[in-house]
Amino acid sequence: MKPLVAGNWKMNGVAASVAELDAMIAGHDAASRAVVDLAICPPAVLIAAFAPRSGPIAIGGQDCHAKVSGAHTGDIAAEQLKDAGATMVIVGHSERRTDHGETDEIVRAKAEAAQRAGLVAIVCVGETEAERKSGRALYVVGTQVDGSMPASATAESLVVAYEPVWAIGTGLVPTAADVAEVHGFIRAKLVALYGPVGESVRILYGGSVKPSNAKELLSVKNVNGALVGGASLKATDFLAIAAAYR
Ligand SMILES: O=C[C@H](O)COP(=O)(O)O
Repeated sequence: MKPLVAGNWKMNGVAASVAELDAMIAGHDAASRAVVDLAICPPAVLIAAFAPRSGPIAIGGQDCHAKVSGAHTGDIAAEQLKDAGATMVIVGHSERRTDHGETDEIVRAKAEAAQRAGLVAIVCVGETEAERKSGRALYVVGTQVDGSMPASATAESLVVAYEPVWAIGTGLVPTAADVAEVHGFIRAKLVALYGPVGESVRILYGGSVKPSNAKELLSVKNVNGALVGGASLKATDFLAIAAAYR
């Protein structure tokens, strides 16, 4: 399967940040496109401006509502993201789960809404530092996978991102052995949920991925790409991470 390196810009970027997208497009040349898929998930207000020029780089949203339309002030439907030019959307990021009280049930509804709209759902799971330290990482991730995944999936409609909360924006990363353990665990869960399709769903690692650690993290078994936060804001860093696949 072709890996995916997706950048989550979070609440960063303005219209002028299109210069970084342009540099990413220029750097994602034929040799790069042959070995890795790239995506950028900018703030929703930039999607319509970014999508028409993004060429080989997919554009995604960072969240969507579970409903198609209605009285939900400030929310954005998956169909609206699609209409603006997005082809994927992140759901269940730990910052959404924490800041907006999103439960597994809500995340699952959002993932299914994304699929119905024709978007790839990137569903995030991951344990907190306290949960890891108390030996409950696999239990927590397993519970999130069981509760957050959509009812059905294909290799094209679902991506899972394992993001240990304690590794996000901290510079801390799990050991390769710990990443392998969790990704292998998620893989087994996906196969149990979806049958053979579960083997072909991409599982991304996210949390302090940088050019300096990308090669080691991305070469771990069952790591099929990365969800990159801070290091996706600069084209040089983002392309250097993608270059781990060259
Ligand atoms: O969605 C991306 C992740 O939260 C990772 O963020 P980070 O690369 O800044 O640690």
